[in-house]
Amino acid sequence: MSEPILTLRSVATDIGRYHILHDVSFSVPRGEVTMLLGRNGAGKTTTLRTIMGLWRARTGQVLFADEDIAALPTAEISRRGIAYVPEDMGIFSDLTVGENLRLAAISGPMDKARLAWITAAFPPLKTFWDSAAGTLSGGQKQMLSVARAMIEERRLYLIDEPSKGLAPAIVTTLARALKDLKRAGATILLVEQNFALSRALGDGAVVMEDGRTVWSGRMADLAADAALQGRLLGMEGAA
Ligand SMILES: Nc1ncnc2c1ncn2[C@@H]1O[C@H](COP(=O)(O)OP(=O)(O)OP(=O)(O)O)[C@@H](O)[C@H]1O
Repeated sequence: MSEPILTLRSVATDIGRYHILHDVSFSVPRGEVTMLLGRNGAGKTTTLRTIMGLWRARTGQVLFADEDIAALPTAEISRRGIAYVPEDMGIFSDLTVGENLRLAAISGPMDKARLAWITAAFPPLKTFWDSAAGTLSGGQKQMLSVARAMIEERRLYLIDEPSKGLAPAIVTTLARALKDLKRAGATILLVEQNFALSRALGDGAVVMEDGRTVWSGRMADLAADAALQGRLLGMEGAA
């Protein structure tokens, strides 16, 4: 396992007057895909939003490449090289597919080779290049949202449940693109409820329960241990 690019240490986050994250500690090694798992409401989305500075950690540290980013504005955190694909996809419905991608390339014009790689991974984006993003199907919007994060090389990609509500064929396309991104050496922290997809993509895994990290280890070990999955994720016979 390589050295971590991101480390959370005893992070606690409140939303309004609710204590949502109580004690979140884990690391994301460089060049690996780390799965962030846990039952509904465990605090996975809140953890990603805390890393991005969209919610503020009340206590604890968020170390990115050895710098504590917990108090930085979101724009600064993004400039450090972290891409975020939120669960609600964060695309601009009134803009075309092409405009959505162009806007996501914050450091200048889109790199042609990278764009060709992305449209090969997600062919519908090429087909609907000039269409308003709001007219795309749910699966195509999800592809656009992941493509926006991939348009420039980032040091870390945070991706929240990309397969949610998608038909199996679209999940397969998405899985292929994420595998491509992984093969290119990307570091990814991925929230995913689809265990087959988690098993296929994950190197490491972190499990949350009730605002706490309760287990972390290798994804292969979790995938091979049905009893552990049952205990941590409430899954039965999933090995
Ligand atoms: N804006 C908010 N105001 C109040 N409570 C919130 C808010 N957002 C999230 N919560 C609560 O925080 C807890 C953690 O939510 P979070 O979305 O982080 O969980 P999750 O593990 O991502 O779950 P899911 O898989 O259902 O998205 C839940 O109890 C949720 O109801």
